[in-house]
Amino acid sequence: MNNPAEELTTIGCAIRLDQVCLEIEGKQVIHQLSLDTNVRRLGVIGRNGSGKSTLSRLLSGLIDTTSGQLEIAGFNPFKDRRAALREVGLLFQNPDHQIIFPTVLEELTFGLRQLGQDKTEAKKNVLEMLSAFGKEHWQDVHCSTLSHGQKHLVCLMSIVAMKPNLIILDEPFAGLDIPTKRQLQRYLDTFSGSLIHISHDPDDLQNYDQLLWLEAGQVAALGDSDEVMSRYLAAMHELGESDDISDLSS
Ligand SMILES: Nc1ncnc2c1ncn2[C@@H]1O[C@H](COP(=O)(O)OP(=O)(O)OP(=O)(O)O)[C@@H](O)[C@H]1O
Repeated sequence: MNNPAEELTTIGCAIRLDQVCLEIEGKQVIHQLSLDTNVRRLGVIGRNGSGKSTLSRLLSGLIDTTSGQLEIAGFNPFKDRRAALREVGLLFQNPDHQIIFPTVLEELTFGLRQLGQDKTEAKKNVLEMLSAFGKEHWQDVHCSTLSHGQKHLVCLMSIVAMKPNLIILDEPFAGLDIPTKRQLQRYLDTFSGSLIHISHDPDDLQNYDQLLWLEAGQVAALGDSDEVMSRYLAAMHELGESDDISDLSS
């Protein structure tokens, strides 16, 4: 039996999906999606509604497939919740869907307590994390008083504090100002684990090992970053010349 942590840190994140389907309220959101990839930096691109956020929820084990097989580093994240909690961190697109505690300290402490750290150890680690981002003064701040971008940063810090081997980022820079974005980008560049990064901004995914292009819940392309990005941008610019956006309502 493979040790999931070892497999993730040494050779990147092994992701295997075989004929995965997901139906929500009678609609096929993910359709016979098959993938086999194992890289440390995977970018995910695709149009609005193509299934990127849904895929991130499947990969982090928040939802189950309707059919098909899904494995991350040898385990199924929906069935093995303990492994998923330890190994995979998901940054939601909307921080209001992620934050559940009143203060920043409580929010960051929760994940560490879930991992089994006692109160003192968890608090020490949270304060170190806040200090690493120059936000020590945030510990008693009420999350509801923070701006959208500041909440996003709280969510990212709470994931990073848990030291997962894989972080899935769903539009992590949305709403962040330039210095904060650069700070996060620098941190992510040095992150030794694997990243799956969903973004609409090509600049965010420069130097990524591979890109996955999703289209209507299926793989449109998976491969070399530069090659997939240039095909994607050409297709999107061509579509952008058309005034017909009726497919967005599908
Ligand atoms: N809970 C839900 N109930 C009904 N439909 C859903 C639900 N979640 C997702 N969908 C549908 O699944 C499709 C894919 O949505 P998803 O959020 O994964 O797209 P996305 O690629 O992340 O889009 P965006 O780039 O706009 O964030 C959309 O058509 C969406 O309406």
